[in-house]
Amino acid sequence: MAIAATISLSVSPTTRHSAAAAFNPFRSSSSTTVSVSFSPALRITSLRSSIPFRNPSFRVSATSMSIQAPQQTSSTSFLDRRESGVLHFVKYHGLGNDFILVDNRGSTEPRISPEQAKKLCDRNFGIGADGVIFALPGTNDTDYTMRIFNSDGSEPEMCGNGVRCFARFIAELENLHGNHSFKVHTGAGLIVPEIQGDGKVRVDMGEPILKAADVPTGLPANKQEAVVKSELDVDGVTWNVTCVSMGNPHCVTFGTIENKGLLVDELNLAEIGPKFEHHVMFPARTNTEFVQVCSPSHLKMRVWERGAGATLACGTGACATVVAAVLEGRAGRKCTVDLPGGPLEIEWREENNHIYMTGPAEVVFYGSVAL
Ligand SMILES: N[C@@H](CCC[C@H](N)C(=O)O)C(=O)O
Repeated sequence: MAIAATISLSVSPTTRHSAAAAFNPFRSSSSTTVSVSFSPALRITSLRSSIPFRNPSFRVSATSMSIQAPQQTSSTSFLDRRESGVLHFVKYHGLGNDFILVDNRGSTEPRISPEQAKKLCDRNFGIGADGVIFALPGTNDTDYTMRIFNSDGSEPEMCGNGVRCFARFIAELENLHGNHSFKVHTGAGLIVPEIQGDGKVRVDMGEPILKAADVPTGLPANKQEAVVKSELDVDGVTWNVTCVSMGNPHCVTFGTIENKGLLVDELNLAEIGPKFEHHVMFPARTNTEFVQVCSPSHLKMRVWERGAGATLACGTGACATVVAAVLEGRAGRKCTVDLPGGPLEIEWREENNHIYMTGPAEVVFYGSVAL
């Protein structure tokens, strides 16, 4: 059960602005209140730090904040609200890879533009997220369509952590409890997430794409049609890379030609990541996974995501990593992949060539923005 609270805020010098005004990244508003719902995991006291009052024209006195007339509501009734000009959302995360989830079942076009998504994802001037995910009507015999905008406004084909959050979001919208699976249409084709009894989500991520031109990469294929442990020059340093698409492109590296193995905690991701992302050999840009082998069933990885930068986890990246580790003979088909935000269980099944990913998806908070 979530708690809804109406709050009013005093601001100086003398004007009274609303939380909605401060919270609206698109335009100002003259209304005086905003409703905020909190997941059970968050306490009311976290309110002060959860609203991004960074606009220097607002001087918010935290001590003047008061909570009025708290009332009980359910997350379902919160999400059912349909005021025009207001976007209700739920923020979710999968191992710290965080997303703004939007109920878009009423339309086949996303309710906000890529530019608006970019603003909402801003961690200082917006809600803060790695992407915005839309739950749209299904197509081609599927239950739903998932679309996503990265935090830079670009649209990727797929998102592994996102599709786990998507499944939990759908269960919440449809008031479903217990085990459920959904057929989800994505830019990577059919993806099937299944909510398990323990609340984790196991996803049939389909088959990896290895053909160089389809990843896509300009690196020449060296193992049938695939690019496996090939040399890639990045700013004068030669890295060994394996290229895998999970619908979206990934470049997986276990290190340079010189080193014996990466120590991923020592990498300067912010410096090296963008050089891979925009490398001329990746015409659609790329996500890059830097991987340390702890054992044949335990990998540790850090990721630089296309369109989002360093994130705490990447589901498609963890899948691509296991595929690359198998192709390079470094690991078996069933691995735990440790990411900065926590572990994912990945299996690349020999019988059907499908990859299965299991991990958590959690609500962070509920909120509304004026559009
Ligand atoms: N974090 C995601 C991947 C999101 C898309 C990616 N940034 C891209 O542009 O391909 C995941 O969990 O898979």
